[in-house]
Parts: sequence; C-alpha cells; structure tokens
Amino acid sequence: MKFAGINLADPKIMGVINVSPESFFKGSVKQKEEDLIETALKMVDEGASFIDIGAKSTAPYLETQISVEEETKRAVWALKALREHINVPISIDTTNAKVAEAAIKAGADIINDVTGFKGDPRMVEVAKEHGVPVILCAHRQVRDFTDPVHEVITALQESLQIAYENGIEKDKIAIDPAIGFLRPKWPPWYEWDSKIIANLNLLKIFGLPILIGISRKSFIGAITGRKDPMERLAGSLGATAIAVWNGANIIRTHDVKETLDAIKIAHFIKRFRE
Ligand SMILES: Nc1nc2c(c(=O)[nH]1)N=C(COP(=O)(O)OP(=O)(O)O)CN2
Ligand SMILES: Nc1ccc(C(=O)O)cc1
Repeated sequence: MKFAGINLADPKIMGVINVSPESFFKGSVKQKEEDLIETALKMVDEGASFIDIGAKSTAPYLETQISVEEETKRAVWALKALREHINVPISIDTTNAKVAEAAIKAGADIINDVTGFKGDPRMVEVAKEHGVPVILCAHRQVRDFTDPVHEVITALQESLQIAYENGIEKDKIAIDPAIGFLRPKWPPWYEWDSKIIANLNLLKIFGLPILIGISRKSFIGAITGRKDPMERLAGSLGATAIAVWNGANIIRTHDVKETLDAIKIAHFIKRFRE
C-alpha cells in the first residue's frame, strides 16, 4: 500500500508544523522563515516521510477564528519557504478550498481536510482538478454516543461517497478517525478517543491507509493529568504504540524522533504476535 508515492509497508511519520500562533501546542508553532525551514529539515532528517503544514488551528476547545485571507497568506508563505528545501510530500492542513488551492499552487502535494470534504463543498473539486492525494477525517454530528467506532465508520463512509462520486481515485485517499475532534457530551471525549484507538483495526475494512493524529492532544492530558501539552510526549508515545499495534499506517506527530522509535518498537513486536 502507498500514499502520495510513499510505501506504507512499515508505518510512517508525518511531522507537523503550524504557522498559526493560536495552535494548542506552542512548541509546534514556527513564524520565522529560518526556524520553519530548520524545523522541517530536522524532521525529515529524523525520519519524517511527510510534512504537514497548518495555517489555522482547528482545536475544538480554543478560539481560533482567523480570516481566509490570513490563512491563505500564512499557508502560501510557509509552502514557498519550504518547497525548495524539502523533498518529502507536504500536506496542507485546511478545511477551506481557496486555501488548499493557493497552497497547492505554492507547492503543497496533499490536502489534509479535517472535515473529510464536508466543510467546503469546493474542496473535492480542488482535489480532483489538481489530482492531489487527500486525507479525509471522520466528521459529523455525533448521533450514537454509545458506539464511537460505528460513528467514525459512518462518517468516513459519507466522506468516501463524496470522494468517489466526484471521481477521486481510491489510491489517492487516506482515512483518519479524527482523534480529539468528535466530542459528544457523553461518554467523555477521552473515553471516546480511547475506544477508537483500542479498536482502530476495525477501520481496516476500508482497505485504505489509516492516518492518526494523537500527538499531545487533550485526551492524553485528561488521562495522565498533564494540563500542559508540553508534558504530554510520553503519554502520546504510549497511545501511538497501541495505534501502530492496531494497524495505523501514518502517525501525525510534533515529535518525529521519539515517535519513530515508538512505532519501530510497536511494529517490530507486532511481527511476533501469535
Ligand atoms: N488529518 C489530521 N489533521 C489534523 C489532526 C489529526 O488528528 N488528523 N489534528 C490536528 C491537531 O493538531 P495541531 O497541532 O495541528 O493543532 P491545531 O489544530 O491547534 O493547530 C490538526 N490536523
Ligand atoms: N485540532 C485539534 C487540536 C487539539 C485537539 C485536542 O487537544 O484534543 C483536537 C483537535
């Protein structure tokens, strides 16, 4: 299995850099060109197979609204700065089709849409027109609070229907259960997210690459009592190992070096499962 030309026989890393000062983990934010390039080069050197650029935070518990113009300006700036230095695929983390298109023109290779084509109706057209691979996250109004896996599968099925109806080919799609995004009032979201990670293998029914973003998220904070995202690396590595054990193909992370070791161990041990 491949995604954006990258072989997924072993699990791979997507390194995250945000050019949005509002992002929940301040350690991921780069606003100076030199810093941005140095961080991306270091991530690739440490083993990242993809780089993800976010120009607007989507943290559901933060005030993160900015204009489309501002998001476009940030995204284009980052892509232009990085493109000539980085030779791994770069994704643009956006829910807005205009931002996605501008970023692709500036050098982005992949669209990462946390609304799974359900936010901006033009997003699927931009993906089709430019022939770029897409990451589709589970996104919907939660109906059945008792069965997170079923909700995620239904949400992804809806996104895949939009993709296929618009001529997006299967080999251009990765799916993502959207850890931290779906927040029903009950059960608490950290149980919801845990249930998804514990049963991630069920998403294999789609026969598509599974990408997952766990890194330093609030559910790690809730379980460990670590309020500051800065303190959540060890917890994130624990959850990452379980996600890999359960079949994750791409791990989206702020911490490439440490995460690569964690996935190597989980993947190696998994080979000996009876
Ligand atoms: N496909 C995918 N994209 C994502 C995911 C994720 O789990 N999957 N998580 C995010 C949260 O991390 P980030 O550091 O970008 O936080 P921010 O939204 O505050 O910028 C943002 N984007
Ligand atoms: N965009 C997101 C950022 C952070 C979280 C989380 O901390 O759970 C979820 C989504």
